[in-house]
Amino acid sequence: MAISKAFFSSSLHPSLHYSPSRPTTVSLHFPFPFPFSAAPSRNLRLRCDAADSKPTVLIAEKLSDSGLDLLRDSADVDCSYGLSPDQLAAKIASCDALIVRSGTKVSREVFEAAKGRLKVVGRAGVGIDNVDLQAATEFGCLVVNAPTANTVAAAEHGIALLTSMARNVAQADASVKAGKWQRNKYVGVSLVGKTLAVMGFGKVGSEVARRARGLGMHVIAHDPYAPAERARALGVELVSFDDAIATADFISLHMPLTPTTDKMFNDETFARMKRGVRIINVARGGVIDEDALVRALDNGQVAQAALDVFTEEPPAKDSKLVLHERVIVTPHLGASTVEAQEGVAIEIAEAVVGALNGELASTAVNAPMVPPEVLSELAPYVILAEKLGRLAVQLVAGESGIKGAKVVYTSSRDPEDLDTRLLRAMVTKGIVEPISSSFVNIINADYIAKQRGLNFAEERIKREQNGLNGTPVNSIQVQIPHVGSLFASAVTDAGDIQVEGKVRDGVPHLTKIGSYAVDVSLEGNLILCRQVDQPGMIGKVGGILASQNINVSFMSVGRTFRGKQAIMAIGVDEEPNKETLEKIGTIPAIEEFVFLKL
Ligand SMILES: NC(=O)C1=CN([C@@H]2O[C@H](COP(=O)(O)OP(=O)(O)OC[C@H]3O[C@@H](n4cnc5c(N)ncnc54)[C@H](O)[C@@H]3O)[C@@H](O)[C@H]2O)C=CC1
Ligand SMILES: O=C(O)C(=O)COP(=O)(O)O
Repeated sequence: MAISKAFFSSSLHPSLHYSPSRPTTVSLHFPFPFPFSAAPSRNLRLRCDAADSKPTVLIAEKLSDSGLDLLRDSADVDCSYGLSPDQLAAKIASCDALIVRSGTKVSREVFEAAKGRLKVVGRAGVGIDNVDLQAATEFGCLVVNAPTANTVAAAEHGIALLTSMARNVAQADASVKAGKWQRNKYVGVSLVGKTLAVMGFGKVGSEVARRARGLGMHVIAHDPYAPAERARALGVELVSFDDAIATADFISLHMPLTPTTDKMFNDETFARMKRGVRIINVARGGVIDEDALVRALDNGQVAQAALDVFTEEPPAKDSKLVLHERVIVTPHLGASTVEAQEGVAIEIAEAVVGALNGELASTAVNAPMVPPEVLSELAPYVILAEKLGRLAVQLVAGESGIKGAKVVYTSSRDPEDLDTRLLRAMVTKGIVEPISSSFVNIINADYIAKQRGLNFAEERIKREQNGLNGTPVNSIQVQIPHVGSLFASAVTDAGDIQVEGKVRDGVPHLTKIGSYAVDVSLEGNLILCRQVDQPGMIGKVGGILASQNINVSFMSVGRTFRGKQAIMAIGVDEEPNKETLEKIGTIPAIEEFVFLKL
């Protein structure tokens, strides 16, 4: 039988040093640098490791003091408001995090100028249309927002605009201040009994609907993704887009600006509305074709509009829309209440500080969003998933082209009750990072994998297992199909590299390599040997390592049959040098071995 002896060491990609004794491994707080790269020069820990160096957070727009105070506890805070794009680009390379509101464009150029240092962009509000999410993802930068704290403020502003518009409050106020008394000119329309169409029945839309119902309005809503029960609970009827715009007396916009909603209200859709309709927009200016709205106002199709947001902010001083006498405007004030600004400042500061400390924010916009309770129970499995991916890919022979991988989970839960997005993302990161020259983290792992043409498949199998029922996952198996391996024993009869692991007492363990059962905790570095099953092998390998002062942290032997072949898995705290590894290779009974960094 041909004997293959090989070792593999990825010196480019140092391993994560996971310690089960760290409290971070079992709480929501992931072991650093999760979810960021393991490469020390590129991860967040770079800034936080050194006791004397705090991360730098650039605050590009006004943020309430409570948020600033929170940030100052753990970061150097640079409040530089009103930067030009060039000034922002110049500053960003020395910042670890950036916090903005809607007034700052965080473009691709900003991420390029950051030169890999910027790790988090915090949007102190909801809409993230001013952040180039694709660029953020490609550069592995986490984007978090503050999605809940300004909901009520935006809804209240929507209602303020609705009622002010209906009763000509703004125009009448200006007229009285100009010394006039025009009671006949400013006769309004009543709201009670009128139909309001809420377009976008999310957080703000629902709150507007609730308030409008209190004003005696008949409320309908259009939202392709909203659950009918939520609408029913508020006494709101969910209808099609066409029905909504055709039947409403008032239309209030609350959808995000996306490629689908861009200029969704245009000549054609205005023409299908009820003549004399009134429109309120506290969402984003871009959802309306503003020139078309001017035309619809001029020809009477739209009676009035109340706008808080504009395609370009601030709008041009001579904007026909802004100056139109049947239009009332506010300068993007939806979120501007004392309470909401306090709330978003705290919400975003907590998210940014958490991310800088290696926590996965539950308000992440470009990473798998997993509810905190799921995050908490998945924490040790997340580490297992990454390590299995990292281990599997290091077993691939250099010249073999990886086309992708399959992840198989066994769990006592029904497959649909198992949220594996985070685990899948971490397996992907584990596989992609050692074979990519790019900085890889959980944010951009999928993107980089796709760019390299790698496909990832998943299978969830329901299986009861004594002692493990109740835990979210029994085992995770990573298969890399149809590739050559540096360690032939890791290849199954089907020709796939296969590694499997479990979490025991909160610690990730490797439990299977190919078809060999082993049981080693996944920490430090790993030497895998296949040898003829005979006495004295552990002593021989242990002796060589001891002579080089290399501490063995664990050892496990799995064999097929007594006297046949055995797989020995040896955990080592230090990285053995080439000579030590070669010495192990000269032990006659050893048929093949591989050195892996976890
Ligand atoms: N003027 C201001 O100061 C503020 C403006 N906003 C804007 O309001 C928007 C909504 O905020 P939230 O309610 O907190 O967000 P949300 O995410 O809770 O709600 C947005 C809703 O729009 C729906 N939607 C998506 N595409 C749609 C489409 N094509 N047609 C109809 N509905 C669609 C979604 O399913 C979702 O239910 C934000 O995206 C933001 O742009 C939010 C806060 C303050
Ligand atoms: O939260 C949002 O989406 C808003 O539009 C609020 O914007 P602002 O933070 O006030 O610039």
